[in-house]
Parts: sequence; structure tokens; C-alpha cells
Amino acid sequence: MSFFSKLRDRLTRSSSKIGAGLDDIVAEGGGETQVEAPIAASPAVAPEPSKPVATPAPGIVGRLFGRSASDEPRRELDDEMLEELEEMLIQADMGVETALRVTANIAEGRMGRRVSSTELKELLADEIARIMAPVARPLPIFPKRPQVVLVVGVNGSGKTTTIGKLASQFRAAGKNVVIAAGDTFRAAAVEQLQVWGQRAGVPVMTAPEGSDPASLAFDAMVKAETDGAELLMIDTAGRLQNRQDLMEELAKIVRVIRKKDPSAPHNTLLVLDATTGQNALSQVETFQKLADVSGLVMTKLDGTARGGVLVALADRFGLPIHAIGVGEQIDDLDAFDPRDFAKALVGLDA
Ligand SMILES: Nc1nc2c(ncn2[C@@H]2O[C@H](COP(=O)(O)OP(=O)(O)OP(=O)(O)O)[C@@H](O)[C@H]2O)c(=O)[nH]1
Repeated sequence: MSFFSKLRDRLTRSSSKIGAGLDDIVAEGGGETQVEAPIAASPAVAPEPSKPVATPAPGIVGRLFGRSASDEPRRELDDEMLEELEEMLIQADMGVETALRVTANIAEGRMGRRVSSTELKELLADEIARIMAPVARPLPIFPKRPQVVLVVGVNGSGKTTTIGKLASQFRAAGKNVVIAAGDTFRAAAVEQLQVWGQRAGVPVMTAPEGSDPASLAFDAMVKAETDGAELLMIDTAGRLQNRQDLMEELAKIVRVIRKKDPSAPHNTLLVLDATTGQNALSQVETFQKLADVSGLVMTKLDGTARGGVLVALADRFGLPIHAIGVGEQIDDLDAFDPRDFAKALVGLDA
């Protein structure tokens, strides 16, 4: 199955919220069917070029009943409709600022036009893809050996799983990868990482239970260097933003890593759980202060109606989004593709 199909199938809770929300908005306005040329509406003076809306392909219902997209119910784009659109986007965790801007861009040059739900989905997908395009960047690979990737996040956000999945992909790409089990306080966490190491075919370095995670990180760097590893991925214990002691511990790990290599960690990945919705924004703020976050991975986009938060994150922080997770299996993580994500999020087919 292609990753887009997987994304499309598993993002359904978010996409049905947004997709069905758009259908409802159009239907609520009376939504009478009326044949009208679809809006090829580029605003007279567009701030940035946005893709003109081409005649959308008929949906499955349209194909079955021979109804073309231009026969779809339409609603006049007015202030009331825009308010409903804003409200729906906020409900979908896109955040107030982002929702307002997206809505304003959709409205630009199109007020008074009659739009169908499919057209609205296309317009929204275009806006989302435009916001997301600059942040869609795979994990950068540096010539430095070992490249140190520190993985941080709150409890249960999916750090260990993400490390396992990434390690497997880098291994498959021929990289010499080592994992360090930095959650030295939880034996179960170390065991879980070892299972992922086995699946990925990557060695996992551990330290005695209860030992200082910063010294494990240092030792792991020495060993990775001696062994000629190209990539060292360091797992860390999950920590809530309000636990000052644990946040200090993280800052110490970073300081000790820098003693060994001032240019390290070369990447600090913050793993975020999509189901936490708007809380992800405050997690980014806190971790950024302590650990100089260089990129994000968003997990658990399957099974949540809060996938819109990724748009808010991209819009607010502009941090690279390296990958997204849509399941618990080793191949349920892939590079972030803004166009695919935008289409899946609003419920459009490829
Ligand atoms: N559905 C789904 N579950 C996921 C995904 N990523 C991780 N999980 C699950 O989330 C749970 C927590 O994942 P972990 O990788 O253990 O999270 P962690 O951040 O290492 O946890 P701590 O070490 O306790 O902080 C596990 O049950 C994973 O299988 C995902 O993309 N989708």
C-alpha cells in the first residue's frame, strides 16, 4: 500500500471532521443544486499565487449517477459562511490565527461566488499545502560521524517507536546506525527499545538501571565513534513540560553531549503525539527553550480527529517536519509530504 493510501485511510477521523464539516457548511446555506461554471477564481491581486480551482473530477456518487461536480450543491461565499468555516477549522485544532488566515485567503477575490464542497476542499487543501510546503524536510544527513540525533518529547509521545522506525529506514538505506537507550530509569523502556533494535537490525547501547542518562549519552558517543557508526540515535525518558527536574536533566544531557562534540547534537527531534491537539504547541515552546529543537515528528495521526494541529504547528513555528507516524508498525512512518497530507486531511482523493 502506498503511504498516501495509508495516510488517506488512517487520517479518517481528522478528514471526516474537516471533510464532513465542509459538506455541512455548504449544505447549511441552502445548498441548492445549480449548474454553474466552477470558480476558476484567482483573486485580482493574489498575495501569492494559489492554484486556480480546476473542474474537480466527479466523486464516486457523481460517477455512479452521472452527476458532474458542477452539479454539486453550492453556497454563496459570504461572511456567515466564512465564520462557519473559521469555526470548523478551529474545532479541527488548526488554531485561531491559522484558521483566520486560511479563511481570509480562501475568501480573497471570491466573495459572492457560489462554491461547492469539492471546490472548498480543493481551496483548503491548496492553502494547507502552501503553509506546509516550507517545513516538509526529511531529516538532514551530515558528513559528521557519528551524526548525533537526540530524541525528546513528553511521556508516551512515540519516541521509542519513532527511533525504531527511523533506524530501520536508515539501516535499509545502508547506514551504520546505533541506538542509545537514554531512559535509564525504566527497565521496560530499555527492553522496548531493544525489541525495536532487533526489528531494525541495529545495536542498542544500554546502561545500568538508574545510571545518569547524560553519562550514557557520552559513552554512547565514544563507542559510536570507535565503531565508526554514521548515525547515533539517543532515546530519552519522556518528560512533561512542567517537571522542572526532568527538564534540567535534559539540558544536562545536551551539555554533556557538547563536551564530546561541540557541534552535537546535530539534530534534536521533538516527537509529538497528534492526539494531544493544541497542547503540542506548548510542548514545542518548552522543549525549544531547553533543547534547541531542530525538527518535529508527529505520531498517531491515525485514530485522532486533531490532525489539523500539524498545520497550526507549521504556521506558528516553521520548524521542519521530518516525518509523520500513522500506526504502530515499522513501516508506518514516512517523510512528510505537504500535498498528500493536505489532500488526506480534507478528505480528497489523490
Ligand atoms: N496508533 C499509533 N500508535 C503509535 C504511533 N507511534 C507510537 N505509537 C504507540 O504509542 C505508544 C507509546 O509509544 P512509545 O514509542 O513507547 O512512546 P515513548 O515516547 O517512547 O514513551 P515513554 O518512553 O514512556 O515516554 C506505544 O503503544 C506505541 O505503539 C503511531 O504513529 N500511531
